[in-house]
Amino acid sequence: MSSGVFRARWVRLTRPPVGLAPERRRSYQIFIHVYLFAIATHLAFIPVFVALDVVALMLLNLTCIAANVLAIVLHRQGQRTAALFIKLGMVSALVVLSGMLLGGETGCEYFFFVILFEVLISDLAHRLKLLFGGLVISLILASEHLLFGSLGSWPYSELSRELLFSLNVVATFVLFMFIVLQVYTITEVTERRFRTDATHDSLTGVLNRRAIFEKAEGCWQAAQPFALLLLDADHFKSINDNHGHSAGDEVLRHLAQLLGRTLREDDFIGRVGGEEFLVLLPEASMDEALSVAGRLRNELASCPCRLESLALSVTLSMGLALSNEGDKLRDVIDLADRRLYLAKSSGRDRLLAQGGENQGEQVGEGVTARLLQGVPTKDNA
Ligand SMILES: Nc1nc2c(ncn2[C@@H]2O[C@H](COP(=O)(O)OP(=O)(O)OP(=O)(O)O)[C@@H](O)[C@H]2O)c(=O)[nH]1
Repeated sequence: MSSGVFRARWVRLTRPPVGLAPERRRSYQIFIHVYLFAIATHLAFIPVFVALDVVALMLLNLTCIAANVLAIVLHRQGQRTAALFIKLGMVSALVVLSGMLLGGETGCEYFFFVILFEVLISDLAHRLKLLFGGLVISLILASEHLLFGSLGSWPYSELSRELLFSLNVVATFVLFMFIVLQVYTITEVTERRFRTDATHDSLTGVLNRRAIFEKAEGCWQAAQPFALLLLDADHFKSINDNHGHSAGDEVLRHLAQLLGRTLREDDFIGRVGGEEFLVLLPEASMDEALSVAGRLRNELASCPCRLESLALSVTLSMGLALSNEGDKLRDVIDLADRRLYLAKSSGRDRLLAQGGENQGEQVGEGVTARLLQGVPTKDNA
């Protein structure tokens, strides 16, 4: 099997099934790896049991592999308690039988620690964890005092017993290490994904409304000057109506990508409404903000959103306000919003960076024309 095919299968197996509740995904990913590590360990023990020539252990070891495969299937179907019960039940039986047939001085009891650890990191209900944990501890005690060595004693040389002891110790520690690393890695990845989901818009990938306002609030609190550019796609409803909602979604994604390409690394973009974006330009002067808006218009004019045979052009109306134009952040945002509204009501496809100080203000032709002159377009840039 080529490495590409192997990787694709691995990803498919370890990816949580569609429909699995988000709070179960982390545990699913951890346990899929636990089952796979367990299968690898049982495979590694096949030659050991063959060398020892104990048929019962050989068969039970193979049954454990099958139990882990079954556990994967059950866990994927959401039956995680049954999966864990089968997996841990079989391995406990193997540990106990090994101890009974080979004696307790072979180190097989170390596997009880891994079993207990697996119970504790599972997402079973607390009382089930306590119940399973109690069972494992009882099994450890019963094995040590009653069961181990009851059916036989070590029939080989002392050296081979020490070798098996070392192998069991190494195997349990390696398993333990892999599981802990896996828990840590998957927890990190999951937390990162939750953080991204909580702060980003799922359609366009830019910041969501709350996150972009928090960024603006951060600049405001730090008394860092900034420009706010509020922009809205013109006649967006007609794109949805004429080409379908998914074409509209594609245009929004295209807009977000274009914004990302046009802005500096320190700037922030957020989607604050259906087809409305807020751009935060820290430390930007009026001239710099106008130049950003101009670049954006040029980019948009030269790169329409391409959908199969369609090229969907969209224009933007924009309202620009500087942080020093208000006493409160809310005032600056409202000013940018009023200027956007004026840009819309005065014909769309334009930027307003003046006016709108008074509620209900009408924009005059002169103001719009003057501001558009300030914005470099493809022709005059
Ligand atoms: N495809 C898509 N459409 C959306 C989304 N969010 C909002 N919309 C649509 O965006 C449209 C916005 O319409 P309007 O508020 O009338 O604005 P408009 O057609 O752009 O008109 P003006 O803003 O006045 O130029 C509505 O049809 C919404 O259904 C979205 O996530 N995806």
